[in-house]
Amino acid sequence: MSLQIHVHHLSTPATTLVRGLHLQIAPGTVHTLMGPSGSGKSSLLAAVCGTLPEGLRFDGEVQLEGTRIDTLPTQARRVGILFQEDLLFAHMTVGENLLFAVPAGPRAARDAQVAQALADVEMTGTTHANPATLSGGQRTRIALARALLAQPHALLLDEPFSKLDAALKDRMRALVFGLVKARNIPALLVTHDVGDVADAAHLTQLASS
Ligand SMILES: Nc1ncnc2c1ncn2[C@@H]1O[C@H](COP(=O)(O)OP(=O)(O)OP(=O)(O)O)[C@@H](O)[C@H]1O
Repeated sequence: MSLQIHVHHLSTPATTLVRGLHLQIAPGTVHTLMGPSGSGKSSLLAAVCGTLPEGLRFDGEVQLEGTRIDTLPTQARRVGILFQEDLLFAHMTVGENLLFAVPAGPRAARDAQVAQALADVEMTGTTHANPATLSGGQRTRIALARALLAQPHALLLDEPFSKLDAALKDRMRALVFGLVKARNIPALLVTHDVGDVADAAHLTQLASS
């Protein structure tokens, strides 16, 4: 089912960033979000996943699969997020980074989930690698695998491809859009790249605040 975001006001102490925005994102589709720097794109994602910093105020409602989630703690919302920085733990192997995202259970089953997640992002064979030895695109794919291992019911993407070169960006976009479709979850992608918009179901543009 869909992700619905209703923003009455999203504000800093100084100004209203977003007012009167209503998005409905169907499962299996990617909705793109564009807007000038400082217009509130990252803040909107933070409001949806529950990580809004102190000082910002969200007045609105978020529904996932027909249930209101903005009143729930972050971890109960079932919303995954992928940032421009991959935020992998440098002192852990790729496998350990991924295992971290798998809920408790028998180790063999958890290892199998990690192996499947690596296969999904075309990174089989990197379990024992140190993330620091991987390229930017490979690290992005590991971060995507980690986000998906938590079995999110919606995915938020905050410019995750912006540091990648053009060819890699196309490949990553195809991978992410394909996984969103295969998992049949709604996704919201913040981007500055018109190439992302062309492939997405819908576009919303925020105005400068
Ligand atoms: N904790 C905070 N307290 C006060 N103001 C904040 C806080 N966090 C962000 N802001 C302000 O909110 C505005 C929106 O920031 P946000 O990061 O959401 O914009 P953005 O559209 O994602 O920008 P960019 O494209 O540069 O990443 C900015 O003016 C920023 O300075």
